[in-house]
Amino acid sequence: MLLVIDVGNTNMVFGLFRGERLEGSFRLKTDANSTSDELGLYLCEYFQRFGLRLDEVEDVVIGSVVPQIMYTLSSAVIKYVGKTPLILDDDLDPRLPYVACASEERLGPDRAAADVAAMVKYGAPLVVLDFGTATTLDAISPEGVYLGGCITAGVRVSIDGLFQKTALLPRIELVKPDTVLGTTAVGQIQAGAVLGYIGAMEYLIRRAKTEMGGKSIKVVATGGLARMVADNTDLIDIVDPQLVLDGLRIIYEREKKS
Ligand SMILES: Nc1ncnc2c1ncn2[C@@H]1O[C@H](COP(=O)(O)OP(=O)(O)OP(=O)(O)O)[C@@H](O)[C@H]1O
Ligand SMILES: CC(C)(CO)[C@@H](O)C(=O)NCCC(=O)O
Ligand SMILES: [K+]
Repeated sequence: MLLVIDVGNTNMVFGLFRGERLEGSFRLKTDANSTSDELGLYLCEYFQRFGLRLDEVEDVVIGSVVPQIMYTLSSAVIKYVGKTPLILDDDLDPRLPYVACASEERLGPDRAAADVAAMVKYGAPLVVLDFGTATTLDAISPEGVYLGGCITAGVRVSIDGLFQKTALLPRIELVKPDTVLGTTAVGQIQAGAVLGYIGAMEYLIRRAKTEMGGKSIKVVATGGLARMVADNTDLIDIVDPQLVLDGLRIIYEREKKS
């Protein structure tokens, strides 16, 4: 079995693969104050509960966008799984070629993993969206080259920002209202945040496709709000909740074969 861990800014997702099959997954808060024993014990409990054995784990792959938790998480994996984790970008190369550009900066490993998985599972050219703490959009050429993309705040982040910076506005649930014209503060924020977000996504997808120039570009979305956005627009073709986990697995398998 392969254990992959997608460390996001809000949550860590642990995924267990037997071959290509995702046998199970669970989420823990990304909390830099956790101890390695806390993380390790959650891991043990999960395995026990689902009748899985930690000694069946052959390797552990981590893709992280939160450097502050890596020492603790790696220590937990070493102590409780008995394996030294392979870290995406340090030990494993996502092998995602870039369009020629001046910057040496590279994509966050979560995005690289999602992009690689989307190419393998659905074929380029692609637009890949990830609706996590941040929302990201990536464009992949027909040849599988990363062309560029954009980053914006996730809906939760922007709503929480609004709540924190205003005296009278309430913190709201993310529910999609039927109309833009709300009659309560809650309804109006939902209209602005949720419908506005869907509109923004449609604009970004359309423009990305135009800038890419080609035809038959598939649009794949992952992350917490992918379903909700996809249900309210025709511009998203595929929703795949396990894109990042699959990407971590695929990158690991490629490296192992070579
Ligand atoms: N059914 C839902 N209704 C409302 N909000 C949701 C729902 N499901 C997920 N979300 C929100 O969507 C956002 C993205 O979720 P997702 O699980 O992809 O990312 P995350 O784990 O929070 O972020 P990261 O991967 O950056 O840590 C979160 O802020 C979450 O609160
Ligand atoms: C953009 C986020 C926060 C999305 O999770 C993450 O991928 C990240 O921190 N990336 C670093 C820079 C980049 O992806 O371009
Ligand atoms: K994520």
